[in-house]
Amino acid sequence: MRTPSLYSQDDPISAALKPSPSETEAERHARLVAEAEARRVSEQIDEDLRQERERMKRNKGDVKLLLLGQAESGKSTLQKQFQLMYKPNSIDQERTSWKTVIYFNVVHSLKHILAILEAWDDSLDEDSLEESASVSLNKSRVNGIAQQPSPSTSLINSSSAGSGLSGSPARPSSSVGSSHPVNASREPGAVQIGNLRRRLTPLMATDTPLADRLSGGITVSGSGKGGVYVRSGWQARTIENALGRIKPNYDAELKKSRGITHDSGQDILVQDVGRMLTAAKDDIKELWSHPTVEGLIVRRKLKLDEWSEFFLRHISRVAAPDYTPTTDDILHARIQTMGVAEHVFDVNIHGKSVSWHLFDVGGARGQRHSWVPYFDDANAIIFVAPVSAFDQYLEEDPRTNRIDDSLQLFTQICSNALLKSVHLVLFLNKTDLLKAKLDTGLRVRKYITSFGERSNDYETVVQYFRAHFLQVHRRNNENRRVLYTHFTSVVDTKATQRIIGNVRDAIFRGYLQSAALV
Ligand SMILES: Nc1nc2c(ncn2[C@@H]2O[C@H](COP(=O)(O)OP(=O)(O)OP(=O)(O)O)[C@@H](O)[C@H]2O)c(=O)[nH]1
Ligand SMILES: [Mg+2]
Repeated sequence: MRTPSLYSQDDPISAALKPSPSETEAERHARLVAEAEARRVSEQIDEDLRQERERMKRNKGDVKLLLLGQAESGKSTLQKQFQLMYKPNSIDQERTSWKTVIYFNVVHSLKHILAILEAWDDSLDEDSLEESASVSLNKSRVNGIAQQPSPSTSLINSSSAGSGLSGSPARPSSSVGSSHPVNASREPGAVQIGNLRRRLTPLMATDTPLADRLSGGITVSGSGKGGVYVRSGWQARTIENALGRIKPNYDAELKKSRGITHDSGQDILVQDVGRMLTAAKDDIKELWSHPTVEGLIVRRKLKLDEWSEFFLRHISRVAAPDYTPTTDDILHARIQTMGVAEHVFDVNIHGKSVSWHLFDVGGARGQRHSWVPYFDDANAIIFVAPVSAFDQYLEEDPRTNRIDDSLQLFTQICSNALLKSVHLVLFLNKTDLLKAKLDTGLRVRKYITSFGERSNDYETVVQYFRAHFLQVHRRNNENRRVLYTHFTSVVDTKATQRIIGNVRDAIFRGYLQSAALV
């Protein structure tokens, strides 16, 4: 018996596939159509595989850059600067979504101020508050001031990975509602604040729908100050949400109640909040400049974040009926990153275009586990450490000083075996806020006792912090890689873009060497 050949007319498979001799014209037509479709699908699969191979080949040459650092360090703000530099049009497309974030930042800040005032309501010593406010009104306000520290207790003993600043004192438990005489709740100031609170109540009620709009209804436990976490691509989802395409929400219900059946493309929630802000503009200004509020800030009983202060200072503009966020507003807007958001830019250098994948991670402790899968093939890391945070403590763990946390995190990054050959860049960030704090007379040694009797001027302080980061790097540097450091304020576009240019060139030199192209 002959072995059937693949090409043989006697091959049983070919025989089985042969059209039947009794095939009708209609059957023949159907068969040809089916065969053409099968061919098309097969060719499509081949093409997809070819493109995937191409993409993998291309991606092999891409630069992968991770932005790492604790929450609020400035990673997403730095990412926005990359976006402004390499994809400026995309910021314009996102402008509307940022309006929702900024409105949320304003409403949330006001809610925080009113909550602190309420806690103090029964225990205000109005006279002393007004007195302390009046002597300090000329001073610039300090952002994010923490409570005064209790007598020094070291948070990190000097043996812990060699990273800690010995003697960063723990934050004392909140003194809000503590033992002040009950004598002022019926004072004129308290009555004024009571009236403001009443008038601002409807605006305060928009805090939750705005948060839902941004997060898509997802809440993350331990979100501290009640901020909102967003995932990659939130901008597009915010708009989808607004149009009621994702799930029934504030707008859908409002549209129904107003008898609107068509999709107007307008975000009713944001329009409503905008109208309420316009109506409440004078009340917000009055609250923001109220002596009691001023006094609480000066006495460090009211802690405001930098973005709260920025938007309240610009409230006339933000609450205007035709408000559109400026690029500076977008750089100051605050929203917490959840997981890892990838941004791709085509970076042109020496006539060669290379794709850069920027990975912007969530920096809160509960988010850090999601970083590791990205370590494997990272080319470079920018570690962002906010040096203005010497008087601040982690939201996630109020006993940990934020500079100590940054140093611990940096120790982990420097000693991680997967990262031993990455190009390492350190941004000592928020230098503008550090200067402002030092200018108001805030003393570093109150919070970091190891700072000792050194001079409290900006240069001494930043060099002191830099030395600690360099020490961590030296102690965890088996591969003798270089650490590039920059003092930054990533809300400053001109300065940051110049630094990004330097970082890009340095990374690219390493990239060319490792790709053996030079
Ligand atoms: N004044 C000033 N503000 C800054 C600077 N860097 C960041 N900010 C502000 O600090 C806030 C937090 O910055 P983000 O970039 O959101 O912080 P992040 O590191 O991405 O935080 P997570 O996403 O929670 O990890 C934003 O309101 C920024 O505008 C800076 O250098 N100076
Ligand atoms: Mg972020």
